[in-house]
Amino acid sequence: MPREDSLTPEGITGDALADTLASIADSEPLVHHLTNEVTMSETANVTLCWNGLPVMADAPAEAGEMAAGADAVLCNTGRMTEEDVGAMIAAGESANDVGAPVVLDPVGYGATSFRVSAVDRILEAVDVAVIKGNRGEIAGLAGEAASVRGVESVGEHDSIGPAARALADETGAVVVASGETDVVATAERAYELAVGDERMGTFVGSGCMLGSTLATFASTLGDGDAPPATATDAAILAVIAFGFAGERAADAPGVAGPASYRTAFIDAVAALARERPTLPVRDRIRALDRE
Ligand SMILES: Nc1ncnc2c1ncn2[C@@H]1O[C@H](COP(=O)(O)OP(=O)(O)O)[C@@H](O)[C@H]1O
Ligand SMILES: Cc1ncsc1CCOP(=O)(O)O
Repeated sequence: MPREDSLTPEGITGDALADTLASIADSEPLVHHLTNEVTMSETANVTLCWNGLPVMADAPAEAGEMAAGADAVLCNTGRMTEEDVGAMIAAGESANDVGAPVVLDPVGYGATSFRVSAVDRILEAVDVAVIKGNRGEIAGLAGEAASVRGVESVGEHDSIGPAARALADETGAVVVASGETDVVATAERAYELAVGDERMGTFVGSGCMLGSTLATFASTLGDGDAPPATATDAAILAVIAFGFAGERAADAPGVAGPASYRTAFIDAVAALARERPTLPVRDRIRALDRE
């Protein structure tokens, strides 16, 4: 795997990851989810296993009020109604008012015109810190031809680095495009992270759990001098920690297929959050060439 250490952000170290896990454990951030019911249990559990405190409150009557007391808000568009779009905007605006980061997971962006309009309206109303999608969703949001089938990414997406940077430039958010390797981009720079295991793609919910993980890690921003220093660092550390959990689960005894792998994956998240090992994070990241 190619490495360009000099281009790796300074804040991306094994110690920074261990310190970030410690900050999460200390603060037990309240992570408010407006998300789909297909994977709600997985997202609640992965948040708890990172030592966050999940809450799911999407009723329009309470979404904004809950967000005002949250440390991060996640808006996942996997299964929403028009009413849910209003609740996501209310929660996002409330989070913006109190300075809590908002993570947007535009599940299925490009599959239907309703999803496109809903995500576009959320992005117009809310200042989003991180946008996370699979490669098809991110390419679609960046204005390329829609390349999703339902909620799945289809196609090659060879130019995902430039597309992610363009989307970051347009929105001001850090952009995460998931896949066999993950890309984290700002307007200036895109990084490819080679971490994870192919079994992460064999069960429903790993993408949504990555959104919860990004929100949990982003909640620690601004905790004094402790890492992560920036939303980009928080996103990179979150993606790498998530991928390391995927690798650890692949080595777990008794994994016989997708269901036991999913269980082993959640156990691996809890083990990493408890043990906080110093992991070789810099070995997994390379800066992508500007194209
Ligand atoms: N073949 C793979 N190798 C390594 N990691 C993978 C692979 N497929 C998916 N992942 C990981 O699974 C998570 C979900 O990614 P993805 O499958 O792209 O999302 P979605 O479920 O939203 O389509 C990401 O952390 C990604 O890195
Ligand atoms: C299948 C499905 N349909 C609407 S939401 C959803 C879950 C998507 O989960 P993930 O993208 O995390 O696999």
